[in-house]
Amino acid sequence: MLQVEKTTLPGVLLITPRRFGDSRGFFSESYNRSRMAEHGVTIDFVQDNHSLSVQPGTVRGLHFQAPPHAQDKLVRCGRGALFDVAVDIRKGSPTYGKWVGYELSFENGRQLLVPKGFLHGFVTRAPDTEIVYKCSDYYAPECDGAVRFDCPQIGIDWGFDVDSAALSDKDAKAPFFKDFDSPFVWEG
Ligand SMILES: Cc1cn([C@H]2C[C@H](O)[C@@H](COP(=O)(O)OP(=O)(O)O[C@H]3O[C@H](C)C(=O)[C@H](O)[C@H]3O)O2)c(=O)[nH]c1=O
Repeated sequence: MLQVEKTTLPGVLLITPRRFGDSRGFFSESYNRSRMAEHGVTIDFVQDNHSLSVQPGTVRGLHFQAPPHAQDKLVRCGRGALFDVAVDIRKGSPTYGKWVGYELSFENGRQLLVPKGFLHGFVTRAPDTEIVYKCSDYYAPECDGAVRFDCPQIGIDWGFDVDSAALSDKDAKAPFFKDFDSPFVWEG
């Protein structure tokens, strides 16, 4: 019912729920707490987010919420396609500053679990792309933080011309990683 794959960043998981196809289309349990618990994921999500990005090449991120309102996120693509990225920003982590990225799309039905202590961001790869994601804490703008998506210090291969990115003012003004003091500490 659920395929769960580890990534090179411990804690970041690639999750693919089973789809039951028939002549009408398909059915899938996009989230099942008990099934996730069978794979060791026992996060209580409290808020669902949904955004639409009309232009391909729209970038949202790299974002985080700082403690005490840090968020785990379970991300999926409801329509279109996107390249979803997580970056480890836990000071002292063996994978500090390292990133992973995966294409999430309506077609592949894949989801990415992005734990607390990681930046999250994506670039859309199709028009009218919708992202839907569960968060383990509520929105806390006073804890909101961001890092430039195209930091050379992180070196994410976004797979497109980053100079053409559609960005919010907030994301355009975000600090580079070298100027960033992470509020997260690796707990081993
Ligand atoms: C995140 C959030 C935003 N808002 C309001 C605040 C703004 O007036 C408006 C747009 O917010 P923002 O420009 O921060 O939205 P995104 O650029 O899509 O940010 C999100 O995208 C990246 C990829 C993430 O992982 C985060 O969830 C989040 O930072 O929605 C809310 O009311 N509640 C919320 O939880």
